[in-house]
Amino acid sequence: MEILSLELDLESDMRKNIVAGNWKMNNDLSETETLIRELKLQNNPSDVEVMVAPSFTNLWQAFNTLKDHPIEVIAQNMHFAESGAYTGEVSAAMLKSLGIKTVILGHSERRAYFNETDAILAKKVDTALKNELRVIFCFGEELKDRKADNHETIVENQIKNALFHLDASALQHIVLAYEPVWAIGTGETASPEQAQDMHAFIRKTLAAKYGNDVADETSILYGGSVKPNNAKEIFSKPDVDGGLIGGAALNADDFFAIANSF
Ligand SMILES: O=C(CO)COP(=O)(O)O
Repeated sequence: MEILSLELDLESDMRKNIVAGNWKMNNDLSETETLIRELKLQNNPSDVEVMVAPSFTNLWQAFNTLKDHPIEVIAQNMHFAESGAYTGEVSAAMLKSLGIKTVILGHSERRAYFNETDAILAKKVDTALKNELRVIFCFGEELKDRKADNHETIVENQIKNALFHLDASALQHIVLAYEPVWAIGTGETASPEQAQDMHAFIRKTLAAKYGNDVADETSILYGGSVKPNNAKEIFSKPDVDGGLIGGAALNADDFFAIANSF
């Protein structure tokens, strides 16, 4: 794939603490409004970027309701094409026109249930960046890969195949999210040590291609059964810069307990 080099009109995304709630296919409009009302009652931590990703149908309402609030509303997915005959899909330009600035790509549920391959994800990443959207790029191994002690190779390939055609300036607009598939929605988390080991490996993989400075400036989130009772220990690890939260993000108290766990 051609190297993607972009002089983006985006704020450079230096490494920071991030907690993002991925609401997946949960909550209708009134449930979304209720959850947002509850989120607005919480104390927003000053040193953490807090984000929520509602479904497409609730995005506009969520965006407007949180317009003057520090919680950023982000999208769960988008198509790689700029526009056209793709029934049921949503484009980067459509997200941008709402004011959305960040999109999640490569979630394991998209890979598993919607056949999103590394090649498709590389195209989605390019389209997102060309449209000046920041990307939270998800990847992670399955249980069989970890049992076979193959998890580092799988993760390295997922990153290389979808991201390594980017130059360093484009990579600055990517947040990485390591989500081991076996820990998503299962109640089973990677231990803080397993998370740290993988995050250090990811940073080393980035450093080998882009140098230490770029690797050190990249935010790497952990996702997979993060809850109020385990977030502090996971976030205390030096290479873990926050979390992508599923189930616990659907409850305002739990979500903010996690966001306040640094
Ligand atoms: O997939 C996830 C976030 O994107 C994690 O989900 P859970 O927190 O429900 O395990």
